[in-house]
Amino acid sequence: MELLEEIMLLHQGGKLETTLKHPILCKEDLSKVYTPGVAKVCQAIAQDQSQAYELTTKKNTVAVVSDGTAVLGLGDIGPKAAMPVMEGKAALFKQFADVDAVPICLDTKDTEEIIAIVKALAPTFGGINLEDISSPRCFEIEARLRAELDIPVFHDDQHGTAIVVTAGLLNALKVCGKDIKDVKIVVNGIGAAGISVSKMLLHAGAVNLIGVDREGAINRLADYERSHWSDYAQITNPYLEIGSLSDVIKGADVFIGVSAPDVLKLEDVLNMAADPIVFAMANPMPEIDPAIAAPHVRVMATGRSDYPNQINNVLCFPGIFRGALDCEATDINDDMKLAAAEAISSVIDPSELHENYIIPDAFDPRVVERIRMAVAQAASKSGVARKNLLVGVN
Ligand SMILES: NC(=O)C1=CN([C@@H]2O[C@H](COP(=O)(O)OP(=O)(O)OC[C@H]3O[C@@H](n4cnc5c(N)ncnc54)[C@H](O)[C@@H]3O)[C@@H](O)[C@H]2O)C=CC1
Ligand SMILES: CC(=O)C(=O)O
Ligand SMILES: [Mg+2]
Repeated sequence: MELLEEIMLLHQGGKLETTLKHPILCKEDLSKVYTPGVAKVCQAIAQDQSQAYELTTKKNTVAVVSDGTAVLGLGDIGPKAAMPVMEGKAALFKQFADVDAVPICLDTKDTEEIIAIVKALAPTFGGINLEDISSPRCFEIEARLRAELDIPVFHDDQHGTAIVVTAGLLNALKVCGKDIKDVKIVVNGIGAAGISVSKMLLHAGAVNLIGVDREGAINRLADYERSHWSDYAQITNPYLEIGSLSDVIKGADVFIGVSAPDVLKLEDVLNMAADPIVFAMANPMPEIDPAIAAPHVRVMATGRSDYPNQINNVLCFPGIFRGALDCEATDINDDMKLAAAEAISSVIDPSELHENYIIPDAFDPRVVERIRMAVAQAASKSGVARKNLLVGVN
């Protein structure tokens, strides 16, 4: 009860406020920050739109946009109830990477309307972080916005999660002495996070990867109304395993949960291969209670901060936007995402790796700086940076 009261108190009046960079103390200050002085600044931008990066908050500001349809694992709880998470994401942007972020919760679930609203908001921002928008709408919303805007658009639940899982799994496999090419991986929950995680792991060399959702293992013999599952079936489950999670988890080396609480049973864990790796990442309640699973697995991770090995997109989104904003990137592309995953795993020296330390702590200051540099370099190399961080303006 005491903790609940503390949490509620911490949220009284929200978690964010606006502060000024320069005080406004007299009429002279007023005439500079506001009219008439400000008109000169507006005219400079009107003549050269790129000046918006130098003369406004665009340079360092990201919109955190949600429609409240897939808020953590709480589901479609609506835009007002989503706000504490979006404020939290904005607070983390500031705390970890000094990025100013504005939480925006939209009272619409309509794909076209969300796209139109975000496009209309874009001039204000240097980047758009989409958050907790349910699948499959999130795929089209992100793809269209990436194509139609000249600032980075990044759906955190897809790519932030995939980047951190890839970093954590590569390290966990090192601890277990296994190769990603040889292991059997089961991903439970084939939504925004599950699809992106699967694709990134396949790109990193995984071969035997099986996705499971409520109706069981996704496979290419089944007919799916959801076209994203038909596409997914074509690139996964090479040995055509069919059945429930309990069926396909048998002999698996790795379980990755991005689904719902308590869907993985102890018996399932006991049926996995030797030295199993379990990433139970549903928030706030994981797919299996770590206290139950941990004694029976080699590496246990959750999305939470109160257990070791926190696999959470908080390790990625502050640094990836820091890098993208600093080089004024027009996009966050696959090369930048891979660079971010490598940067996160590189924070831990191989000699330091162990079962309870496969992923750096969110408070480790090396995380954001390594991601920032790696992402900005990848942006320059792949031609999406407007500024080169190392040698000045392109
Ligand atoms: N630790 C982390 O960094 C992150 C964790 N997550 C967690 O992953 C979960 C899913 O998030 P999103 O992909 O954004 O949501 P989403 O709504 O796009 O996808 C969820 C998927 O899980 C499936 N699912 C639900 N219950 C299931 C069950 N009992 N068995 C199998 N599949 C089931 C749904 O059918 C859906 O396909 C949430 O709990 C969220 O908190 C998501 C992103 C990051
Ligand atoms: C961590 C996060 O973004 C989620 O659970 O949705
Ligand atoms: Mg999220």
